[in-house]
Amino acid sequence: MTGGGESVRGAGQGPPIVLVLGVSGSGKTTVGKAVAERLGVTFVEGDGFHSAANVAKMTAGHALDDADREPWLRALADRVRRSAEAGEGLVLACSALKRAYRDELRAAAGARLWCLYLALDRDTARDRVSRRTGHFMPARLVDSQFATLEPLEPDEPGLTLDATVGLPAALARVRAAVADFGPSTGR
Ligand SMILES: Nc1ncnc2c1ncn2[C@@H]1O[C@H](COP(=O)(O)OP(=O)(O)O)[C@@H](O)[C@H]1O
Ligand SMILES: O=C(O)[C@H](O)[C@@H](O)[C@H](O)[C@H](O)COP(=O)(O)O
Repeated sequence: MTGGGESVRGAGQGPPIVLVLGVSGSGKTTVGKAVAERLGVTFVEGDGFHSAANVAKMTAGHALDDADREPWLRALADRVRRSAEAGEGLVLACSALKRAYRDELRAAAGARLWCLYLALDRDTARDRVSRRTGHFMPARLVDSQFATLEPLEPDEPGLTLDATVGLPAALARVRAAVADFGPSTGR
């Protein structure tokens, strides 16, 4: 797959700050948790940083706009900055659909942000979201996610991964990218 093409090592010194991004249903939570475990770093679920108003809006079937996302991204940037300043690793699952959103998180992480973009087709995303239980996101918002999506660009350090490959293959691809990491992450 295409992507930033740099290994995690290329993202800078210290444990990685990994942003797992993509549309709803792409597997950010599923893959992100496994990657965090593999790296031995904290997993943070971006959905947990949405305001009650944002969650209510999405639950009611209305897509968020830039203004809705602004305080959410600021809170996530603060969280990322805290880990970067402490020299800690982190895996953040966050849709980060637009380049500008990723730029904000990247600025907070310094050189250490590495993006794992889970690329998924619309039908599979819709199917996964409609089958998922215990989550506020309705499947009818999947189209708006694709309308907003700006895929990972070549100058963004990271990897674009086919989100349908399954967890073992996904982890193998990430493992290849993080293979050169130091002892604290090299399990
Ligand atoms: N590689 C995969 N193959 C099949 N189903 C998957 C895969 N990754 C995730 N899923 C399922 O798709 C749904 C959405 O996954 P989730 O991790 O919640 O995505 P996101 O956090 O991006 O919305 C969940 O029900 C999950 O079990
Ligand atoms: O910016 C947004 O529009 C939301 O953050 C959205 O992208 C996100 O996908 C939902 O919060 C659902 O959460 P999941 O992506 O975990 O399904």
